[in-house]
Amino acid sequence: MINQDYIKDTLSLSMPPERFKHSLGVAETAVKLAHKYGADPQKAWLAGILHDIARDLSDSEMLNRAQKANLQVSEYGFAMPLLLHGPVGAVMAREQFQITDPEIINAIALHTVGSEYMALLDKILFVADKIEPNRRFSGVEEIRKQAETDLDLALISCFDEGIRYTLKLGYLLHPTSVKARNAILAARGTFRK
Ligand SMILES: Nc1ncnc2c1ncn2[C@@H]1O[C@H](COP(=O)(O)OP(=O)(O)O)[C@@H](O)[C@H]1O
Repeated sequence: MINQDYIKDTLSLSMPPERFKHSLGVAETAVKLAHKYGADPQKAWLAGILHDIARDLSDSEMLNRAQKANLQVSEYGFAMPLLLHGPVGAVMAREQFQITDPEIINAIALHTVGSEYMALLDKILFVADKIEPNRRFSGVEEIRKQAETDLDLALISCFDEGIRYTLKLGYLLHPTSVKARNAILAARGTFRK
């Protein structure tokens, strides 16, 4: 039996306060989305509270852990180790809290750049990460509204936001986010949001 209080208390001591607050917001938002779209609320909470467990590792620690866990690190991961905090976080959730459920593990692993193949919990965590109550960016209210009725539309908007943000800062763009966005549009049978 997974002890949610134990996980919460442990993370509250090991994460920077703002990160912990964000994680709680993501967990609560993911639970609401799980109820709305028919996912398991307990899995949604666990994915939400744990998704950023590796977010504050240094670049060298991130790469070390990825290599120790035999994760495949692409050229993008080497160039921007922060992008590995999803897959490395999934490994840490397994090692530190014995989370073995593949739905939770995959959702944590995919929450930064997404995937062309996203299951319901993957989508819920991705959207919850962007719209939880502590998030403030222009357009967030619109995405919150979309998430009330159309999870895939909200997901596309989250990719739009992430891609725009990356381009605005002038960083290398991981192509998986673009492929993931295109895959959702294609699954909707359309080529326009
Ligand atoms: N496709 C991408 N290419 C490059 N950087 C990206 C891409 N998607 C997300 N990022 C960047 O990765 C960082 C972490 O993203 P994310 O996990 O969504 O944020 P947070 O940890 O704040 O929840 C952000 O700075 C974001 O801009």
